[in-house]
Parts: sequence; structure tokens; C-alpha cells
Amino acid sequence: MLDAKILVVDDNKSVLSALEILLQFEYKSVQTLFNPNQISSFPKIDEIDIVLLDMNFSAGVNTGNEGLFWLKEIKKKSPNTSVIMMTAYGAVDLAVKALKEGASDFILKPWNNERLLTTVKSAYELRKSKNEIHQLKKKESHLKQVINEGKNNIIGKSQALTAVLNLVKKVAKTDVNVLITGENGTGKELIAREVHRLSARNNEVFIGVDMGSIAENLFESELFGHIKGSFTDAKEDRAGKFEAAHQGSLFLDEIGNLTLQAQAKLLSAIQNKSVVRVGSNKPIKVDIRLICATNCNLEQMVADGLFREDLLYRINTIHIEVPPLREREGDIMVLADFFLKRFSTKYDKPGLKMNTMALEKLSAYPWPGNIRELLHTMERAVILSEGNVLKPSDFLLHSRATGTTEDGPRTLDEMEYQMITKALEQHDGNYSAAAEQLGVTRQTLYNKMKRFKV
Ligand SMILES: Nc1ncnc2c1ncn2[C@@H]1O[C@H](COP(=O)(O)OP(=O)(O)OP(=O)(O)O)[C@@H](O)[C@H]1O
Repeated sequence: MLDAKILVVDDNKSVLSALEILLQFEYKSVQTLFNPNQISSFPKIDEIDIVLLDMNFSAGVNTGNEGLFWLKEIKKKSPNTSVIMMTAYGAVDLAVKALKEGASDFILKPWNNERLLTTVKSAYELRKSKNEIHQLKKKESHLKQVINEGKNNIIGKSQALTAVLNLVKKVAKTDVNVLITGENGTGKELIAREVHRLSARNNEVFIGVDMGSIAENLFESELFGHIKGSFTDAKEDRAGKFEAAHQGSLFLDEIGNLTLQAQAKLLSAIQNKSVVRVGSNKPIKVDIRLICATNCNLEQMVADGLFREDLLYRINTIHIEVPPLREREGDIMVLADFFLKRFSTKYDKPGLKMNTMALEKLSAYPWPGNIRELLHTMERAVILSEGNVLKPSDFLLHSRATGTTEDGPRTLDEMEYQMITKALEQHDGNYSAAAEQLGVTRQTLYNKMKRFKV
């Protein structure tokens, strides 16, 4: 017996009892209504899975309008209930009209019992799938909310940060593309998430892609997807990040690291608002809000022929410049305090404090690695702390001028970090030249830079 609730509405009592007898062997609950006017007040109509509804109620009238009227009423109150229309006249155009209004099927009177049971069973399956979709959508929207929540704890009350957040508020409501620039570790990704959180798309996903870490030959497949067999590792069809971000926001980080070839492909996807999976020729429409970020000076890159002007024009409808930490007056203290609390809890060291000299040391430092550097400095100090009070010596800061820590490298990691920053400085930030000098590939250098947050 199927666990479904069925309601039969007909002004012919013998029809009602015949259907009740037939259906009660198959379905758990079968109710009947002689008068359609009772539909409006029928309790919990949204819990009814299937309604079998007569098309003609008033004696002598066979326009079917009464049935269509009640069909609309039911659908208004319970859109997922499957409604099967019953008509004695077999007027196909009427049945088609009912299907257009949302009926799931129709039955001609007099009916064939077996065929009627098959029709009801299909309607039941339809209702079941609709319920499942409804549940999944609810779950999905909840999950998206959870994903979008919690990550946006933007700390700081300096004028410079407040101005950025005010701009974010204004821009978020529109659907324009946003370019976020600023030094490494200033919180560009956090700002991008805030744009998404405050936008009308906030019930949809925010998909972030680090363009710098995608190998050149995988760029297209990562962003636009591929179909099975289009290259050796393409074992199955896969959607790219653009498709994954459909109706949400797509965050392209390190946009300045794209080759000119990749820039051309990206531009075409943005212009056409569609992508073509690798190995396919079928364009797929995508609706995304594009947010890009970089620490490069894209105007300068355009002047140097390294970045396409038309792409820059597409991505920077609104430009948000995130100020470095040294220009956010007062924020160092607030952030240091915030991270101290976070890591004291994480590493179970309650009551940890900083003394005045330590605070002064943190305030005076220019924080070239910005908030990320402050975060790591605080985490390290908390982990290594022995007493209840953090002193200046607990904070290991890098000297900007020499690229070394105060006491010289203490660990292999520190040594590697220093060698990388030095090589980059010597080659004016040219990755390929620095990688060659260090005897590693460009990708290895890039991975290490990511690891060390260079
Ligand atoms: N105002 C802030 N309040 C709290 N945490 C912050 C703030 N700004 C940045 N952070 C934290 O600092 C770290 C670096 O931030 P984020 O990754 O957003 O910087 P970014 O500018 O995108 O860096 P990159 O240029 O290297 O990609 C993250 O852990 C982030 O959560």
C-alpha cells in the first residue's frame, strides 16, 4: 500500500464511492468531497498528494470552467499537489487547457480501472519527485547560507576600511562586475565575499578560483569544464567554475597572472555570457556576478602589453582599492586583539595578554604582508608563548629593508622564505627569473610563495 493521501472531488455520489473502493486498496488515505465549494476550506490541502477533480459540477453545464477554476484554486494553495482531471465528455481541447493550467493528467469517464490506477500511480510518482526537489532546494539553500555565513568577520574601524565597506554596500546591490585591488593579505577575498553576502545573489554560491595556481594547460577545463574523452585525464563530463557559479558570484583571484591567451578566452566567456566545455561545441548560458582581484597594477600591465585593455574594461566596472594595513589607523591593535582571542581559544591558552611594549612593537611595524602577516605573527606568538603575557620578543617580525627576520633564519622554512623573497627582489618580481635562479620551476616557486604567503 502506498503512503499517499488522495482526494476525489465529484458531485456524483456513485462516482465518489466507486473511486473510493477502487483506490483504498492501493493508497493509505482516500477522502471524498461531494461539493467543490468545500475545497477552499479543506484542511491541510497541501498535504494531499493527488486530487482527482471532476471538470463539470453544475448539472447541465459542460464547459469545464468549474473544473479549471477549482484546479487553479488547488494549485494556488498547494502547487506541488498533482491534480488529475476527470471529464465525461472527452473534449481534448478542454483537457489540454487543464494541462496548461497545471493538471498532471486527465481521465475520461467512464474509466477503465486499470488505466485509472496507472494514471494515479504516475501522478503519485510526480508528486514524490516534486516533494524531493522541494526538500533538496530547501537543503541547498540552507547549505548555501551556512557556506556564506561566518566567513565574513571583517574587523577594523579605521576610516580607510569604513570607506571601503561603504562602497561595498552600495555596489553589492547592483549586479556590476567588481575589481578589487590591493597588496597581498589586505583582505581582498574577504571583501569579495562581502560583496556577495550583501548582494541579491546571497542565497546562491560564491565560487572562488585562484588563477595563479591553475596550470596553463588546465585553465580552460577548470573554468569552462570538459566533456568525457576530450583529453587524457577527462574521465567524465565535468562542469567548470563558471557553470558551478551559475546564478551566484564567481571570484577570480590573482587575475593579473593570466597569460594573454587565457585572457582572450576569459573575455569571450564574459562577453557572450556563456561557456563552451572543452571538447564540445555547445555554448552553455551562465549567469554570474564576476568579482576579480589582483595585487598587480593592471593599467600598467595594459601599458606594457601584458593585460588586454578590453578585458580590464569588462572586469572593472567598479574598482575597489583595499588599503594596506599600515594606512588603517587603529586597526592593527583591534586586529591583533581579535587574533589573540581567536588563537588563545584555538590553542587553549585562556587569559593570554600582550604587554604595552609588545603592542607598541606591533603598531610601529609596517606590515608588508598586511593582515595575513599579522594573523600568522599572532598565531605563532600564541603557540610559542610560555607565560600569560606576550612580550616584544614573542613577535618575530621581518625587517623590510633586508628581508630577514631580526635574529636571522631559525628554521629551514624561514631560510627558504628569505631566499625566495630575496630572489624576487633581485629580479623585480619576475617569477620566471627568480625560479631559474633558485633552480626550481615557476610552478614550484609559485606553490612555495603561496605556502609562505609571500
Ligand atoms: N579586516 C579583516 N578582519 C579579519 N580578518 C581579516 C581581515 N582582512 C583580512 N583578514 C584575514 O587575513 C587573511 C588574508 O585575507 P585575504 O585572503 O582576504 O587577503 P587577500 O588580499 O585576498 O590576499 P592575496 O592577495 O594573497 O590573495 C585571511 O585569513 C582573512 O580572513
